[in-house]
Amino acid sequence: MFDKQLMSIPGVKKLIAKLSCLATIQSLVIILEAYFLSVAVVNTWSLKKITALLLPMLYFFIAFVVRYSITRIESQITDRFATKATGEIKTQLLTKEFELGPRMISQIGSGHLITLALEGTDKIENYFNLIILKTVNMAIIPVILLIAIFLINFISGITLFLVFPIIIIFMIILGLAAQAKSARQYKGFTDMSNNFIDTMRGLKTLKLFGLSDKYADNLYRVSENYRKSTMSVLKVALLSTFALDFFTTISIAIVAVFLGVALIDGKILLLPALTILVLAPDYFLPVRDYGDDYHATLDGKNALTNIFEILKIKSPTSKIKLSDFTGWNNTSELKISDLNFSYDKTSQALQNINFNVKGYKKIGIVGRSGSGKSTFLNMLGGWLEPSNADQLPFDVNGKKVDSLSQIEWQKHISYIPQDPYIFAGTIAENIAFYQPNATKQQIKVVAEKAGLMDFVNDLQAGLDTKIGESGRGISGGQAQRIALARTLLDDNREILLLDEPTAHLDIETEYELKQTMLPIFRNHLVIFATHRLHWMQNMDYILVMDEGKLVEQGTPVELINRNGIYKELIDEIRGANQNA
Ligand SMILES: Nc1ncnc2c1ncn2[C@@H]1O[C@H](COP(=O)(O)OP(=O)(O)OP(=O)(O)O)[C@@H](O)[C@H]1O
Repeated sequence: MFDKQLMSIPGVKKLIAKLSCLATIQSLVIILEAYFLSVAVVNTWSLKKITALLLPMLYFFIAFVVRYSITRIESQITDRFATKATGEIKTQLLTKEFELGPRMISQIGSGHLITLALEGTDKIENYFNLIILKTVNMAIIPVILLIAIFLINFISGITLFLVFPIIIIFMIILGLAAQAKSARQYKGFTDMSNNFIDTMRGLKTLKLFGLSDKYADNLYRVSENYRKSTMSVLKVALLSTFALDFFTTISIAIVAVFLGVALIDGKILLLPALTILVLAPDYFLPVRDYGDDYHATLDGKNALTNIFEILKIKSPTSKIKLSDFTGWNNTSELKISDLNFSYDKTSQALQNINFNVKGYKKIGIVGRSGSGKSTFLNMLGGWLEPSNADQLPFDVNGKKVDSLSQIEWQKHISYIPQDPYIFAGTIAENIAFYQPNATKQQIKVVAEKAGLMDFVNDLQAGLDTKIGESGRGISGGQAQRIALARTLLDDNREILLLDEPTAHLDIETEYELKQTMLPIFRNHLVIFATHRLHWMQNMDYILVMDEGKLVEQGTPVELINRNGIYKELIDEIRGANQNA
């Protein structure tokens, strides 16, 4: 029943050792508490002097305080562990997402990933908080109490001992049923978040084609599935709580009957009988506690399993490390020689790419749809490995490497896609997504640079305005500005990769955004893939791609004068504009 994946979390063994010591002390304190309470009751029953009552009551009170202090210490230690471990898992997940890159993220589902990183980690924290402590208590406290009960009265010990496995078997059966239902519920949740995000993203298009009603039905169906699976998990949870309560109450009643009969027959004295009766509910308490919270933690367990599955996906790697690379500056140089890449055996997405760049240059990538622009950007971001890695196609500052899939390179990269992801939260939280420890002042400075403050100043709650799902809607241009602010928050990201960041924007918004972006480009190496060719006037150098090949490269003027494919692309766009 104990989740084995928990054991792989750093620090968990130490936590279990600490909690086991505390649970042992707690068990002894529970025994003392029951004993002194019974002594006080027996003394009262025997009409002894009030002084004979005071001392046992004082000891009982001390035991009571120690017991609840231990409970407090236990939850503090567990809480600290849960916060730390969840923070580490979240960092690992974000690092993994960056290593895997945009291509894998869209395969896994960005909605699913964001839900995991935000809500999933909250659920995991709750899971860590409850399950480890409760499992340790369940494994230790009943055993020690049972030994004490056996020593006091053998028959009571046997009765309680026999009931325990029955409860555990019931818990396992109901737990397995709940787990299967909870896995279905979690899948429903994932489907719902991915569906919701995809529908929201495509809402404009769906409206244009009159398909929004059909998709509304689709969303309704997915949400209904989620509701139904949640209800069936709740049913099992209620059934299991009922079963636990029923069995434990019956067992305590049986023990009480045995003790009563033994008392009448004079086979046991009142003090031991009462001590056992007081101990019996505490004997069952850890297992009831575990059972009560088990269902509440199942979604945390599912989220953890999901995150571990993602963490297990192999990231692209490099054999030769750029250990001396400390960031891109005005003298840095990247040389690419005969770079090849294919997604599958049938076609080559990149073929013999040769290209050099030095310093803070602005490089435009143009080409028809499917020509390989995004693939090339993914390669530069280190999210793909070259097919000919053994030929060391990259040379960074004079060091030849097999691939750019390495942290030393990637931590200097910012990537802005067509649709930056905006999640439900404040504007400030959205900006600080990759830098959760950023101060309000830092966020404000980057928001200013990204041109967000005009919009933010008009909002009553300013940067604390909620956006995304169930918050205020924002425009495509504002979403891009938030993405820009995100990249600016980390000074070390001097390489900007942009994949058609303005593709969805109207011309006016694109123009305004351009005025903000161009100054930001100054101290960066910028690689900008786009179909909007007016950006090329602001680029230092242009790469023209066609069917995976780099067919032309040069300055904008050189390419215009060459009368080649670049000129053809410009003429096509002019023609299209005139015909429109
Ligand atoms: N994940 C993938 N698996 C298989 N083939 C892929 C994958 N992604 C892209 N391709 C193929 O690789 C080629 C280059 O695609 P890429 O997305 O790089 O082009 P692009 O120039 O960015 O296109 P667009 O301008 O439409 O975004 C295309 O033939 C495409 O079908």
